[in-house]
Amino acid sequence: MKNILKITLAILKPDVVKEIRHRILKAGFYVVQSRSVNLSHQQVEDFYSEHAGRFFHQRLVTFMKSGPIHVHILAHPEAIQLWRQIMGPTKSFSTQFEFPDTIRGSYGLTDTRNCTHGSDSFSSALREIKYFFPNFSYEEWSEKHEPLLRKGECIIDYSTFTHKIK
Ligand SMILES: Nc1ncnc2c1ncn2[C@@H]1O[C@H](COP(=O)(O)OP(=O)(O)OP(=O)(O)O)[C@@H](O)[C@H]1O
Repeated sequence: MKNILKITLAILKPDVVKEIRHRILKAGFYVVQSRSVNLSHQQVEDFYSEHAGRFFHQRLVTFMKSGPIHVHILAHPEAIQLWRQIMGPTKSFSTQFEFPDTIRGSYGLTDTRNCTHGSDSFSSALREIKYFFPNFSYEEWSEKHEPLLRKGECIIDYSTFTHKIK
């Protein structure tokens, strides 16, 4: 029996989608839920409230509301760490040289326009998932869907970019 699946929240920021979806599947993630959303100024302010007052805050807000973002609940035994590893470090400028094969190393344009977000802990993931998927119940998913995904009883639906239980 494979290891229990854990979950993270991934955001594909406005500058990348198709290539990143390919990397998500290639890494062995299950896509639990997906949605695309255009964030309002206030929503970006709320999501990144911990960065209020930082020198990059205004450019982060302007960037994040500049187009649709794609938000995913991803499942994998090492969901948090694996997604952060695939993204690479926050700062794209140095990451281009230090970790060129990561998402941010490959496609990041600046330290702010860095393609993706990933939760930094399980508690952050639950909080962030609630922000974007208020009806998602982690307890219910763990009980009903996680065991089926772990057994591989699912198929990727490209039109919604989610794994459907068979
Ligand atoms: N020094 C910086 N200069 C410019 N932009 C920055 C800087 N630090 C962070 N940012 C922007 O703010 C976002 C949130 O910063 P945070 O420190 O939470 O980084 P992170 O955890 O790697 O990124 P994320 O939370 O998006 O996964 C970053 O993804 C980036 O877009």
